[in-house]
Amino acid sequence: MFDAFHDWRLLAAALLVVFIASRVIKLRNGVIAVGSIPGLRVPFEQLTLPGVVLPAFKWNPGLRLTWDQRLNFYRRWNSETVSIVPFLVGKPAIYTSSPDVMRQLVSGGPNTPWAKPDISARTTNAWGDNVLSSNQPMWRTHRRVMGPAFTQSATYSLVWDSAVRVYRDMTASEGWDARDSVSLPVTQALTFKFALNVLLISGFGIPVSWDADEEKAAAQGITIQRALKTYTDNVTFFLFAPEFMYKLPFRWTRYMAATRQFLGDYMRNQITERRADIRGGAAVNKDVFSLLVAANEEEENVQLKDSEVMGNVFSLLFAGHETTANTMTAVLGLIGLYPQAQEDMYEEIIKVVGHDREPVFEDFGKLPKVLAVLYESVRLFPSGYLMWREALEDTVLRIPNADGSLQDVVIRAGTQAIIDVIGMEYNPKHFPDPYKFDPGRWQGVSSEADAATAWSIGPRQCIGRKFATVEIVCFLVLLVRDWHVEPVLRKGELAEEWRERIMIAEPALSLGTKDMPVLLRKRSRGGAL
Ligand code: HEM
Repeated sequence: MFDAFHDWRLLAAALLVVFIASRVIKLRNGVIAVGSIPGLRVPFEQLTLPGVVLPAFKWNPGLRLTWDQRLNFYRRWNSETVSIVPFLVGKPAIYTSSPDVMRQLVSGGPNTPWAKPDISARTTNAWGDNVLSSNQPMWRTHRRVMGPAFTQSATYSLVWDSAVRVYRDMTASEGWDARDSVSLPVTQALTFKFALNVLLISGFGIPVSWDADEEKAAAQGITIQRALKTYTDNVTFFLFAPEFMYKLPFRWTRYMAATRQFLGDYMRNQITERRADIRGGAAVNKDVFSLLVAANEEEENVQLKDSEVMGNVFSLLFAGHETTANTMTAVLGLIGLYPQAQEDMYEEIIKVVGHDREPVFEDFGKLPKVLAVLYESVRLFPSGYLMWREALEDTVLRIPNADGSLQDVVIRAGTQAIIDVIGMEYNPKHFPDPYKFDPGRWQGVSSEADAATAWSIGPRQCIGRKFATVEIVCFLVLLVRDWHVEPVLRKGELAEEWRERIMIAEPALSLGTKDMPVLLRKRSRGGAL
């Protein structure tokens, strides 16, 4: 006869059987969804809350997977495209390091079955729908209205001039001009501020200064420079925090709420003012924000709402600040490690710009060695390290096999596709000896070539690619002309050991490295130290 205890045990056993059966079915359906592409079978997919929050171990690949496994993940299955199928939490996903598969996923035509998933869109449209988060057909409108700001050479001339201005402001404020060496214990502190200031001047049309007195600003209440700095310093909070957190009675959360309110009011007023100026016949400023408002005024089909204009302006901060700053940091680390590449850049800079004059935008196209160093650094540290898509319907992907033949694979609706940019940039088929820092591989590659896949390709490729390239090239011209960059090594440490210790990727919203200590040593006129 069954007593209550036995009943309970029976029920628990039955529930366990149902649970296990449901997980087996989930796994089986997942394998079918990814077209039986081989790969990992794990409890959580890496882009789920437990996948991100729990420590990485054999069964939880975690966010670091694509960096830690960059040299052997795809080799294990002898394919450029593999799958990760979770049996507890998350959707089945394919991961690809193949530029050919990427091309199919990001082609972005009006009938594309591949869309940015809701979750990735929701996180970036806190201010309003925008080019970064939207899908067809609205994406096309955003991109069309954003277009003029990113196709005019006047924009890039302004980016270049802003970079010169910020650099001069920085060296004067930091007292570099009177010093023979400058130690940067955390290079990121400099690059993040530099990239933010250039973006505020040429992207937002907001004049900012390097030594804006934080304390004085605090006494004045919130200023736009301070609010935008608070925003970029706490971007993860602003993107992910649920509404109730802004209402918590803590000083910090109250400050976050006040900053958000300030930024919203400021931007709405700016849109109204800039629109009134344009309607009144005033000349349009050349910053991206003003050009965006002007293009929206001229839009004949679907005009963007004010919230969408605001969403697009903020998408520049989200997509353009950390990515650029992390890339600048990686470049400094790499040229510190590889002095020959730095000397080649120096010689080119002196040949083109010389010692005495200020570099001008016309110099940009004459510096292939500087550009090559930048491209090689973005390859080794692609700050936009994942591109995320989801199949809206059952669809066929054409996947290259190891022997070069092609295989058509049916991918089911709801399956995720992750373009693993790190995997692609370390793919030996496309970049032989991928771990090697070799700017020579970019010799003769133009600043807009598709070969630089770290910016994506096709109609949905990074709209800010030239913005970042112009800014970083200008920064390098100014810095390397005056200073020799060196890694700060521990006693007895070799350069390669420094690379292993410091140049480890830190994947977050974008891909950074560990806090990077470098030393700048002033060059004499002839370039000698
Ligand atoms: C080194 C710096 C940068 C890198 C490596 C980078 C990389 C990328 C990548 C890979 C994408 C494609 C994302 C996807 O399709 O899922 C992208 C898109 C985008 N980037 Fe960048 N980016 C950089 C700098 C910038 C800058 C400076 C801006 C703005 C000033 C910017 C604005 C955007 C925008 C708005 C998009 C969305 C474009 C669209 O979907 O049509 N990026 N970026």
